[in-house]
Amino acid sequence: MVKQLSGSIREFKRDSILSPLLVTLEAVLEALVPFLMAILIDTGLNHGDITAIITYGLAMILSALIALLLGIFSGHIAARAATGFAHNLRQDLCHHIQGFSFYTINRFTNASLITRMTTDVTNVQNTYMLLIRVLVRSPMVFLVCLILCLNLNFQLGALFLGLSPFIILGIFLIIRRSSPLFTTVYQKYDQLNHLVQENLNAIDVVKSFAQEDAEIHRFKKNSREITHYFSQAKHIMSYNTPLIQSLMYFCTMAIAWLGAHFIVAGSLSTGDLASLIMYTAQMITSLTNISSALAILTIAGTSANRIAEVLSDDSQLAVADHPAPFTADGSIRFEHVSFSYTQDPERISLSDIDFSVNPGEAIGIIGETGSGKSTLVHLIPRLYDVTQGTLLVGGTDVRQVDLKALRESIAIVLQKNVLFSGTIKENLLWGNSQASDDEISKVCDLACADTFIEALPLGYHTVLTQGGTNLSEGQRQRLCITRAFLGKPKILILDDATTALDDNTDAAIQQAFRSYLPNTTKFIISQRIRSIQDTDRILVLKNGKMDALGTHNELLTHNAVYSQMVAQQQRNCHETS
Ligand SMILES: Nc1ncnc2c1ncn2[C@@H]1O[C@H](COP(=O)(O)OP(=O)(O)OP(=O)(O)O)[C@@H](O)[C@H]1O
Repeated sequence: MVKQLSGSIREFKRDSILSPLLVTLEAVLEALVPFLMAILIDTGLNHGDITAIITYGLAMILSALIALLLGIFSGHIAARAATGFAHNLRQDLCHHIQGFSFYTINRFTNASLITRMTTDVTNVQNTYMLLIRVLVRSPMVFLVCLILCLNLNFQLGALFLGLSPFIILGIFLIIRRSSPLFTTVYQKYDQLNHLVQENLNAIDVVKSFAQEDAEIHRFKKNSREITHYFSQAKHIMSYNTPLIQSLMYFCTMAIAWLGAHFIVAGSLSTGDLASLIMYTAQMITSLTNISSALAILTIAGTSANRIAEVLSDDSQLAVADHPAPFTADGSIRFEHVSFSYTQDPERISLSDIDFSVNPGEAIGIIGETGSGKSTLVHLIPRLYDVTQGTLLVGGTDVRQVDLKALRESIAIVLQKNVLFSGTIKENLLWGNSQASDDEISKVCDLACADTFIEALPLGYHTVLTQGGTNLSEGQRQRLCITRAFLGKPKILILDDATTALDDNTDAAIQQAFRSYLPNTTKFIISQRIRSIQDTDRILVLKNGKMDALGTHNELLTHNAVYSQMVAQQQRNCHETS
């Protein structure tokens, strides 16, 4: 865990070293004050030596002042190191998550990844500051005071040494019992975030099914669980204070009682006793700080583990060290490809898919829901890797080619389209950042998007809300198709991408594919026979297997699944007309 996280310190290494060094110096100077005070009392006050009083008094003030300045300076540096470290950590997480396969993202869940990048990083940031300051300063103060105590009076100093193992054991037990509870708390936070996300994204569905009360109940239940586990953990942690306080009372009483005996016996001066009492107070304050810091460290330890879990996950898509030369000619070959989302051999989503696609060919894909249509096309840009067999693009195994180059040659339009906050134009430029206004306008015309964009008061400069929710589903689909067209990809995948369009618009867009992108290989998934019947060949999938591959006419004559679908859609058409 430490190794994973420390990699993100980078340019803040210097600050991370300098701050504890300054803090150490501060601790030494602070511990020097009681030492000087003992000399001031014994040589100055007890003997009426004004010079000694002034000299040691000034030395005490100077030590305290320098310690104060060092404290301010080291605090400033520690804050810079902690915020910089958190900044790098967020960037590293973001970079690492971008490389995750869909499978890994599903495993972690979106909500959990968001919590890890926000709450967990903030916890680690705050604790890092604590670590390079309080957890350096307090043990240092304790150590220096202990050495000086032992030096002043060995028996009284040894009292602290004897008590230390009990304190360490107490703190250890508290941390061991509370740590698993904090892990549960963070899992519950993930669930809560997931719930909130789900609810906000589908607020219309929640309202239309009148499920507000049920959802509020789910939220309250989750929230109560967080409170329950958090209070349990905090309850255990609260034993920290009585543990340290009882030590404080015990030590103060012991020092006062033993100190008085030693003074009477003449083995301790009044100055030394005053210093011992000050050292005791400093050591106890240090212990209190250490135990509070350890409590925070326990919470942050859980966060740090969760971050390290993401950073150390190497189940990313394997990228070839020396990518093979890649010719994006649009040819594709599925060679006995099988795929499963899980390790379970019983749950295979695609089985023995074996066919080739020529450059520029248009392939329609049809099949019942769950037959594996989307899964099949998701393998082409390597959103997932094949479980068995080989998928070749441009004659090369997709796992051997440069992932960026592969994905740049492919455009994919999904049924549920995603647009980002920004203007319409900015969203379209995702397809081709170099596209001119004329080009954008021409392609919008082809994708039947121009009319509605130009009707908007701000036209192409209309600002879209997150996800493009201020547009209709059909308008979003047209924008996403335009975005894909603009890039003139070598391979275009339309996964049920025209479901929200009427038949005429759908037909116009199909025609545009042929005229604007004649050399692009196209995969068109659709449940509407009309959307795919003019493609060069149609693939019929059934339960993850290839049922048939042929032209519309061939399948109509020879394939039962296809001919039944055609008959069914014709019947539906007659009934509605
Ligand atoms: N992320 C996932 N994790 C696990 N299983 C999945 C996942 N996505 C799909 N599946 C399963 O894989 C199989 C094929 O799903 P896929 O989405 O490819 O079907 P489809 O033919 O595109 O369906 P539809 O027409 O409804 O979109 C289904 O059994 C589905 O339950």
